[in-house]
Amino acid sequence: MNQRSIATVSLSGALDEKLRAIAASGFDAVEIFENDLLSFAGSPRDVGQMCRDLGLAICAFQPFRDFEGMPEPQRGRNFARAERKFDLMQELQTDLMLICSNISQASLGGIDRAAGDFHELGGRAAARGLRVGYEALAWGLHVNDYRDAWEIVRRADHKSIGIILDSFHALAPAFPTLPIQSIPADKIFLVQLADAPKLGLDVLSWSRHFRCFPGQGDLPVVAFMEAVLATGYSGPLSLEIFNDQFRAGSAVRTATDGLRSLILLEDRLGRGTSLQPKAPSRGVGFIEFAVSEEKAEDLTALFGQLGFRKTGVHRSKDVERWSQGHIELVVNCEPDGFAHSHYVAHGPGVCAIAIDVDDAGKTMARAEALQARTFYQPVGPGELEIPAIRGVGGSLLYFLEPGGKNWDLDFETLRSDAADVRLGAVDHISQSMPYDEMLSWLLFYTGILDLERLPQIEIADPVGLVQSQALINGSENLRFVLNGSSATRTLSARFIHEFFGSGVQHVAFSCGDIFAAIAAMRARGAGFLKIPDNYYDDIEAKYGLAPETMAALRHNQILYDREGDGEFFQAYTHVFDERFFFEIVERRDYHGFGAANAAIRLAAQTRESRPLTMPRS
Ligand SMILES: O=C(O)c1ccc(O)c(O)c1
Ligand SMILES: [Mg+2]
Repeated sequence: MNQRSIATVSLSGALDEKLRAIAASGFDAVEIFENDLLSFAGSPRDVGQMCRDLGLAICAFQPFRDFEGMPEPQRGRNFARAERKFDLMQELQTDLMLICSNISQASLGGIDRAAGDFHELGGRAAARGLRVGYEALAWGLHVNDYRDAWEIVRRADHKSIGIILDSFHALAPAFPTLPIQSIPADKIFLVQLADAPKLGLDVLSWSRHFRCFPGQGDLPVVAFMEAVLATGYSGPLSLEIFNDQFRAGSAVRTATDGLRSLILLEDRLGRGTSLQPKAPSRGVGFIEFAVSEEKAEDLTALFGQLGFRKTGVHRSKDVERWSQGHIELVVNCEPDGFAHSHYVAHGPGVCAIAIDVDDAGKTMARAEALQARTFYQPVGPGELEIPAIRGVGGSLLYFLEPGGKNWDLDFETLRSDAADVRLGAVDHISQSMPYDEMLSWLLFYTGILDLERLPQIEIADPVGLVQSQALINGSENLRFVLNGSSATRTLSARFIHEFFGSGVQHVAFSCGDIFAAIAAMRARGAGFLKIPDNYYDDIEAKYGLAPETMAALRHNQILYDREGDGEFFQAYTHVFDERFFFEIVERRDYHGFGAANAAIRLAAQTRESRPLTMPRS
């Protein structure tokens, strides 16, 4: 197995904090980024010792810049500068220096000139038992392609000179990866890994701000790795991520995500031995709300208006079950236990989501191997223990087997009159989180469950942008939407502030006839978010819907979207207790989420929300 490594530039914090986070997450090695060392108040010897104490090998010291192809006198100075860095590397006790291709305007081209410089440097490195790896930066002045770097290394013809391959520099410019296979493994000194979203930026800005872990972006990192492994390379795989959110976020979270992404990559390459395959998911088993007794009354009144019926009371706890169609909602008012802690920390809200999966045991084993935090709660006599892990905002994700939960075990079933069932299933669950956590939860969900991501979109809240990332399983019965905003006053950001952390901001229920469903809900006293006339005038102009349909949309405050021949209808409840809300949707051969309507909805909710301005004294 290749050593698992990460470059210190990938994480936030001071060098010692980075190293502790890297070791704690289970990496074998690090690349010490020079700036992290220069800004650290400890000697290279101390840093080397710290790494050894933490059980981390130092697989490279980097980067050494603008070395090859310089005219004199810079050329001579560069060799002297390299010797100084060799001293430093010996104090650190690492044997590999990374040199990235020259970007200096003063540098001279010529493949043999560069090869000659490396041959000479190889001699100096060998004299000290050190090695030098050459990496083509995608924006290098004369060398920006790994194939040219390899030709220089080949011509340098020195055992202490090899190539360093970085997936970003090969994949961002869309260079073919097949030629990697013809590089001898012993000439590949290091492999650096990074993914990135497709953005259409210049490659330098793209690389310095938007790299992400393999699996979080759009580059074919797996194909790159297949070519690398075909050579027989068995050295370290080192994550090297320049990312603005990672620089700002938690070092421990980023390091854990990094390791998780490496495990997932090894698994995709057929080299992971420990991971259980993903168990197919089958939808949402139940959603549990943690509330106080008082709020429970308001919440269940709203459930009643939406057509839910109380179908069970817990045999020993202050917990109720509310159902409609295939939707199960649990209202937990227990004065202790997990739900209560969640209520104390966040106020009323969703404290747990149960996912139906084909095999709960395998899903748990996979989650544990990916370092998810497992959760066990003492169960009462006769109660079923449901395996769970910690999800967004400290909430729980339960995994339920086919057949779902045996409600009769811990709930006394209530029978009631014939129901007016309008809602069928949970359509999607939307969770708000700080913007810099979005990539982390993306990897969490797509790594553990069989969820795929849709392209990330941007939604205009009246006071800032919100990023929205939808995740969906193959049978389209499990959908999550992750929302993050770095603007401070958006509804998404206010939710996080007022909810004291990330969490479920809304749940959407699907139905077969939204007009009948909304009419029935209104008849029971439900109110819906008021949508402006301007919106309907635009829909009328855009789609030429029948006048009766237009009238019914306007009358019921239903939003409309179209995707090819598919149609989408959606309506929103008012916000419950300034926290979360419900959406009613009807899909007709439609697979999106009504992105075109999101800004209309956010503006309407902002109008209905408590003003942000400070009261006048
Ligand atoms: O952005 C850079 O300068 C830089 C430095 C070293 C690397 O290995 C790299 O991939 C990029
Ligand atoms: Mg690199």
